[in-house]
Amino acid sequence: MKRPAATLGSRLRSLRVILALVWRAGPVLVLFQFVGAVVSGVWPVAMAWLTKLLIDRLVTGSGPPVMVLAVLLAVGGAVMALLPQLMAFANREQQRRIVRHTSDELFSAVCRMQGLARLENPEFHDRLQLAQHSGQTVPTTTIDSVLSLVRGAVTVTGFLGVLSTISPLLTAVVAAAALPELVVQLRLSRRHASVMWEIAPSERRRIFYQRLATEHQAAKEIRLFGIASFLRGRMLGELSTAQRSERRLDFLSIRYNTTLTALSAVVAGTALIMVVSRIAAGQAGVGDLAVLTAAVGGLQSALSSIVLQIAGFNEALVLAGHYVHVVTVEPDLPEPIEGGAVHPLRRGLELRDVWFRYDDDHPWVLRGVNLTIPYGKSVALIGLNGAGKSTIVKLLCRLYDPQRGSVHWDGTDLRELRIEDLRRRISTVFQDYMAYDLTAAENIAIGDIDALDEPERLRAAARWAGIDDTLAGLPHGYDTLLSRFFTVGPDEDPEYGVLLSGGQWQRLALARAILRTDTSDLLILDEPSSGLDPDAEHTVHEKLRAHRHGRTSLLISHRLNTIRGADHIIVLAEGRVVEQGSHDRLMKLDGEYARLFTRQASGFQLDKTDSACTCGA
Ligand SMILES: Nc1ncnc2c1ncn2[C@@H]1O[C@H](COP(=O)(O)OP(=O)(O)OP(=O)(O)O)[C@@H](O)[C@H]1O
Repeated sequence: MKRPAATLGSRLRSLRVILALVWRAGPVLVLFQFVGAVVSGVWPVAMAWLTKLLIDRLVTGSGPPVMVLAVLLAVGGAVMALLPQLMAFANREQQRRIVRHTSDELFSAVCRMQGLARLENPEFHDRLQLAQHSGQTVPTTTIDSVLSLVRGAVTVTGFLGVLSTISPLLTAVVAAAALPELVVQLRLSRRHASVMWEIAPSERRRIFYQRLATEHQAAKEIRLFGIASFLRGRMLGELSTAQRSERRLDFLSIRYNTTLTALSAVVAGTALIMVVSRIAAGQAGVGDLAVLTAAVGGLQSALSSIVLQIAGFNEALVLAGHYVHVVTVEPDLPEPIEGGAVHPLRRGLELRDVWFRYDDDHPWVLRGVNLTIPYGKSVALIGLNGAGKSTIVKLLCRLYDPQRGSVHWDGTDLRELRIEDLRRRISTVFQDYMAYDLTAAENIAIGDIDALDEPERLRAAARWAGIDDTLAGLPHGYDTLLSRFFTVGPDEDPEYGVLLSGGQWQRLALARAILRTDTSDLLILDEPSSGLDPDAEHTVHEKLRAHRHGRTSLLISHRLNTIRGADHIIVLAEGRVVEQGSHDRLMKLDGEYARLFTRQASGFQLDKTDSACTCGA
């Protein structure tokens, strides 16, 4: 997988975005942290200097009064003891606000992506994972780094000044020794950022296997098929892959850092020898030894901290590139800048020579499809598994754009319409509809969230789908949580949540779609009754027939008896329309539809004969 390039320009852009974010999250906190950093940067130098003055005063009797120096040292020490507590609180508060901002920005950015293609791209998910991680950590790292740099710069400047009064040569040696460290740490930081990118796919797979073990949906199969140890092996395998890369980086880091530590010990030792020799030669006072010890140690550790901060900062900016990419990425489906309002449907929808595949490397799923869903008519779409029926549904909802050809709403290409407006006019039961871990009322109101405060509308939709009695009979009626995953509700009652059966969920999904038909022009039903019992299926289809009458609808079903009453039936095979017309016309044609219909009908006939024979025996 190719690592996205982190150029200087991209890092500067990330820095701008992150600093703006930090400032928005809490300007007062930033200012407080800045002042605190300057004060704590000045203090070590001030303390060393005050100590030197105190020693000189005690030894030679010259300089400011002892009491003044002692009081300054004591007050400074007290402030410095308190400051870290306040700074730590400011940091944590800043972190909380940043997490809120970045969580909001990432959530909104992902929801702004109107199509599905990007969400089906593994590389995008790797970026998203790093964006989530860096969005929470980088702003804080950035502010920590900036503050540490300020603190370090103040300390370094002070010590350099102090040390240069004792020995300019020594000052130059200590300062120059920081350069190799800077080069090494920058290298390590870049390597660290690239390791994180390398291990992102393994990390996502590991999380996937780990989640499977705890997910309710997978629990039955995992237990029945006994695949827990298979999944555990996979999970640990991914973990090992990621840890191998991390370990290699650790070894590299140890090698570099050991060399750097040796270098700094040599510099400190050399400095000590130089000053002790000068004191012995009477060229320096005893107070100089105290200030030198503090200055060399303080300077080395301040320089080292600056270097580490620069390196950490560099790494954070490379990682922040993922966050910035996700929150600023171009829309995946272009929309008109002006206009694009969607008017109520008057003529119908049309696919004109539509060619579509899910990815450039994938085979064509639709190959030149032409079809019309006329206004006020019910259209049925049938075909074998994989023929491309659900794909057409997704194109009608503009979840993807076709590579060739176009989809039209009353003659206007969907690409010229505002997506949100378009979707407001469509109500759909997808084949893979969602069962949300929300209350029953909320699960229906997903179809039209404004109805959340209109219990009567929710109940009417539920009644239509034949699920009202079931929902009303739940422990907390419509407010019952349809999940065993959370303990919410009154008194955190663990019994608060219940689960529905597959068919009950399907009715609920229907209720959701029916709720939306109050405001939408097109009803799409992709296998709306596959999980219903025969009675329920019959009732639902009778209702749907009446509901669809005079409304524009598209029904997909493998149960051909449920679609024979449609105004128009379209048969899809291998991504092409191969037949279309009414049930009678298609039966007369004696083609694919007639073959499928006859086969299904004869199956029922045979079953009847069989059961008659059994009864007679
Ligand atoms: N998100 C996707 N990414 C890649 N390929 C996909 C995706 N969704 C569907 N396909 C492929 O597109 C083809 C058509 O799928 P589609 O779901 O449209 O078929 P269908 O006619 O609805 O089938 P079924 O009757 O089984 O529901 C299939 O070969 C499938 O593998």
